[in-house]
Amino acid sequence: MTTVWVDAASGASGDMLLGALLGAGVPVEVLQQAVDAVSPEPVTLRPESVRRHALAATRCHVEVADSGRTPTHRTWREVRELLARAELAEPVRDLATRAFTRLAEAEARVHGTAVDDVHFHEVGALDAIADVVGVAAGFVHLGADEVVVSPVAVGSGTVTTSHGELSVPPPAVAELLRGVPSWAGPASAPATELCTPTGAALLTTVATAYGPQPAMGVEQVGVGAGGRNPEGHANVLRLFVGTAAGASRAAAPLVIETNVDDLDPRLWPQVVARLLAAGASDAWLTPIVMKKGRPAHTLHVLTSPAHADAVRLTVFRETTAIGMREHEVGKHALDREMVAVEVDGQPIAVKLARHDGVVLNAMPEFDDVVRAADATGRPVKAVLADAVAASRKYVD
Ligand SMILES: O=C([S-])c1cc(C(=O)S)c[n+]([C@@H]2O[C@H](COP(=O)(O)O)[C@@H](O)[C@H]2O)c1
Ligand code: NI
Repeated sequence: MTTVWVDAASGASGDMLLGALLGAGVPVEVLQQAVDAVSPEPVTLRPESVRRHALAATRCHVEVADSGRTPTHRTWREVRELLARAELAEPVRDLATRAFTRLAEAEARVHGTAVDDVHFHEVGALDAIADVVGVAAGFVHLGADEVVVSPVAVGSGTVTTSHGELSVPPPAVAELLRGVPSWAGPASAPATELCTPTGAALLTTVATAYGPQPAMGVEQVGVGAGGRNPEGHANVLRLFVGTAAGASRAAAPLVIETNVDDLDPRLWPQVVARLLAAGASDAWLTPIVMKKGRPAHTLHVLTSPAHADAVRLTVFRETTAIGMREHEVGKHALDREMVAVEVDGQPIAVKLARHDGVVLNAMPEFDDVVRAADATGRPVKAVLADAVAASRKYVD
C-alpha cells in the first residue's frame, strides 16, 4: 500500500506541490501531458534545481506564454468545461475537478457570489489550471492509497492581493482549511502568506487523513521549492512516498446522524448545502416523530474520515444539535466521468456512471439545465428533456 506524507510545516502552494512531486520522481512529462490536455494556451512546466535556505529543492516554474491580449476572465464554469472535455485519465480529471470545485466554492462563499460566476484572471486561470491538473496527475501517478497531511503552516502578517491587503490567512485559505489542523508556522518563517488558496484546495482534496508522519517505509522524499527564498527559513514543502508499515487499512466512510426537533425548518436547505461545502459526500433528512410526539428530523451525513471533523463542526454550528452519533459504513460506487453536451448552444455538463467500463447512467447536471433554460427563456422541463436526449448517445 503506497502511503504519502505531506510535510506542509512551511506552507503549501500549487508550484511547491509540483516541485515536490518532481523531486519524488514523478516524470515532468506526466505532469506536462495532463496540463497540455486541459490548458487552452501553451503552459510549460520547467523544473529547476534550487536551494532554499540550506536545502536543495526542486522548483517547478509554470510558464504561461504571453498571449499579447488584454487579460480576460475565465469563470469556474468555463474551467469546469475545459476539464470535462479534456483527454485526461479519469482519476486525474476527477481529482482535478474536485480540487477546483473546492477552490471555486471557497471563493464564492467568501465573496458572497454564485459559484459558477467565480472568475480568475486570464494568467491566474492558466496558472491555477496547470497547478491543479499537474498536481492531480502527479498524485495519480504515485498511486497513493493514503495521503496524510501534516498541520498546515498558513503564515502571518498580511499579503497583497487583487482584493488589496489581506490578513493572513487570506479568506479563501481560512475557508478551505476549516476543520483541518493549521497554524501560523515556524518562528523562523517570514510574516507573510505561506499557504495559498490553490495549495489549500489541493492539500484538502488529496488528504485522506491529517497528522504527523505515519509508520511507513520511506522510499522517496521530494522537496518542492516556493518562489521566495527568505533568510533563515527553508521555504519548501516535502513529500514522503513509501509503503505503509503494518496492516493499516484505508479508513471507512462514516455516517453521522442527529435528531433535531427545535430548528427553524427554513434553515434545513442551507444546513445541507453547508455540509456538502464542508466536504460531506452526501447529506439528507428524514422526518421522524420524537419523544412527547414532537415532529422532528434526523439529519444524516455521509463523509470520509478526512472530512469528518469539518462535518461535525458544521452540524454543531449550523443546527441546534448538541450531540451526534456515528458509525462506519461500507460503500460501493460506480466510476464517474464528466462530459458535456450542448442544448441551444448552451453547454450542459453530464455525469456518466460506469460499471466495468460500461456506461449505465448519463445524467445532465440540473444546475446547468436551469442556467441554460434561463439563458434561452425556454421551460426548464423542455431543456431537461433535450439534455437527457443529447446524453443518451453516451449510454452503452
Ligand atoms: O483573486 C482572488 S479572488 C484571490 C482571493 C483570495 C482570497 O483569499 S479570497 C486570495 N488571493 C491571493 O492570490 C494569490 C494567488 O493565490 P493562488 O492560490 O492562485 O496561488 C495569493 O496570494 C492569494 O492569497 C486571490
Ligand atoms: Ni478571492
